Amino acid sequence: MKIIADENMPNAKALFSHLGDVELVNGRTITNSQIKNADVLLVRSVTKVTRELLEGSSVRFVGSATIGVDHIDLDYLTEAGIEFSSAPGCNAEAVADYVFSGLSHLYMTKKLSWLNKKIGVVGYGNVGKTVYDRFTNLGCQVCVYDPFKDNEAGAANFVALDEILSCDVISLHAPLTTTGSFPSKGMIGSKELAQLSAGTAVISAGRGGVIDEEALLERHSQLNGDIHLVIDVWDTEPEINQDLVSIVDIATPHIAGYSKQGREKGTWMVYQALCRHLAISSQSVNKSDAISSGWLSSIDVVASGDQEEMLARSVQAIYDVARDDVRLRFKYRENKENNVFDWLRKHYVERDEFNTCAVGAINNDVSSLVCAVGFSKK
Ligand SMILES: NC(=O)c1ccc[n+]([C@@H]2O[C@H](COP(=O)([O-])OP(=O)(O)OC[C@H]3O[C@@H](n4cnc5c(N)ncnc54)[C@H](O)[C@@H]3O)[C@@H](O)[C@H]2O)c1
Ligand SMILES: O=C(O)[C@H](O)[C@H](O)COP(=O)(O)O
Repeated sequence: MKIIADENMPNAKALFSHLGDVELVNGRTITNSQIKNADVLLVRSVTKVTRELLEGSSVRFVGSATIGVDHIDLDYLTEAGIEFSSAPGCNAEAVADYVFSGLSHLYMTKKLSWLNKKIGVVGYGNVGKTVYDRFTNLGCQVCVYDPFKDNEAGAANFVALDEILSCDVISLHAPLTTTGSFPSKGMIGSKELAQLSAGTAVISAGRGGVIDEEALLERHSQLNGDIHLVIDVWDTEPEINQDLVSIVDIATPHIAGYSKQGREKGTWMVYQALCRHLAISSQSVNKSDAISSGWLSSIDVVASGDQEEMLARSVQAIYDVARDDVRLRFKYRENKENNVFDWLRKHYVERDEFNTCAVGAINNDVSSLVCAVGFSKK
């Protein structure tokens, strides 16, 4: 069996080699002729899996080690009888970590307070719910907009989009969709951005295209820059709007989900799905061997005082999002690589999830707060 896999899929050779010959390729540039004789295609979000790519090939299974599926023509796969599996939720914890690292950065650099403010989450899927639950456990006033879930009465504080736009912090986690009753493409456009007050913080770690970037630049100018922006996903990836980069607090190259464990979980979930498809036992590899533990197994928080600073210091011990922003700006300035965006992603200095680290604390209140942000209990 021939398996073609994106070279950026961690552990692909180790996990899949006992099932067939694994060839690693550049996911951004995969062509129809490269996969013609393949039985299995394993991708990440940068490969457009379309009729054009697959027609005439012998591929019977496509796996995407990602949460998002907007790069996959699901209708074509169904029509062609090709089985598909993604990795729902694999990096939800990683994205939630990114959100809290973004807020920690805003607090430590601008004293932007968020803990006692109104928080709005867009999208209540694996990521949105994880983010929502962390804010709730931190005692924040949080609401969520998800037009496909708001009949889950009692599950969360569902509100209309207008109410989200009045929040102090807005965290976007909708998938990119262009059809259906609530397409998300451009859903945060000039009309919506006009409703944001000065001082709002917006975190965009879902998909580029959900926010209208030109409208965002205009609103930033109308507010004289008094809006705080943490942007991970971009409308025209792998090219990105440098005007937008120049005004945001944090600009990262679509790496919110790039925790070491999140990426490994993605491969692991696709591996299990392929084993099911082939009716082969996945027992030859243990999950604990496929998913790494972290560098810091525990930390002790011995000071409290300012709760937001205490949270920020704990968060930044594991992941300070500013490192990825600095690296992005440096690489674009240096401009030595052909494709800076993909280079940054390929050479990502991986990070661990907060949950790989247990927290000890001077008292239960401190311990509860740090665990609420995603750490494990000691
Ligand atoms: N930046 C990153 O590295 C990164 C990592 C993981 C996921 N993502 C993106 O985040 C998205 C969400 O991830 P998830 O795991 O929660 O997906 P999910 O499929 O579990 O949930 C998506 C949720 O969004 C809701 N939704 C759909 N259209 C909406 C709209 N117009 N307005 C509000 N809500 C809407 C759905 O009802 C669903 O509840 C993914 O589709 C992916 O594109 C980005
Ligand atoms: O949808 C996802 O899971 C994320 O956006 C994913 O982390 C993107 O990473 P990529 O597949 O582009 O490497």
